[in-house]
Amino acid sequence: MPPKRITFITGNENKLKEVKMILSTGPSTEKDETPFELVNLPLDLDEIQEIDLEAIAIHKCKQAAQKVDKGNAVFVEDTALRFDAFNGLPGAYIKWFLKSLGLEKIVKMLEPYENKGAQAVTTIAYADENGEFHTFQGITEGIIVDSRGPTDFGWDSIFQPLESGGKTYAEMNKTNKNLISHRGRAFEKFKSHLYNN
Ligand SMILES: O=P(O)(O)OP(=O)(O)OP(=O)(O)OC[C@H]1O[C@@H](n2cnc3c(O)ncnc32)[C@H](O)[C@@H]1O
Ligand SMILES: [Mg+2]
Repeated sequence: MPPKRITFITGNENKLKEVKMILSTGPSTEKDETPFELVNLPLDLDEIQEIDLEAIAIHKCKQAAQKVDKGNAVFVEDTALRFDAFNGLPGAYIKWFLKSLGLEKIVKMLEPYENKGAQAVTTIAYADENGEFHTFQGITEGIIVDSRGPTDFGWDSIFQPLESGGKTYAEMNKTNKNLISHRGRAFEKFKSHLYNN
């Protein structure tokens, strides 16, 4: 049987690179060949105004399902950065904060607060070949720090995970980032689902 085709809709090349790398191997418990072929459609889908990250991802995935032929599996992911001091904001709005303010001002926003805690969250929404929706989420706890390391991917250089031995995401190599990242964790769950269904 030919491998199942799964379409990932994202307009973000850095994200795509990480996802390809993560999905190129089986879940940690298995060593099989990947039983699916990953296809990318680089579209920018609408993201609704919501605090509920699953609702945003599902809404995105419903549009995604309309971009592929019926009977084809498709998924999207949405990544949020939640500040403890702001009760979870910017959350899914981090993209617009980044665009308008840039890294330095985002770090400055937290200056008055002692609590620099933040959560990176990836929420995957998957529409399977029967049109059923599934969600998978991965969370990594960390702190917001002054920018260190390359600044080519989003807020990687200002997020220091608690488990990285003091490195920001940007200072880690991709293999190590994926092992503990919000995205790595979400896709580990997604992979288990794909391998078991
Ligand atoms: O087409 P989509 O997949 O939506 O791609 P996007 O770039 O719009 O991505 P999001 O809507 O998920 O917005 C997340 C924002 O956070 C950034 N981002 C996502 N994952 C990241 C990661 O692992 N490290 C640093 N920044 C990240 C990304 O560049 C965006 O500015
Ligand atoms: Mg987006």
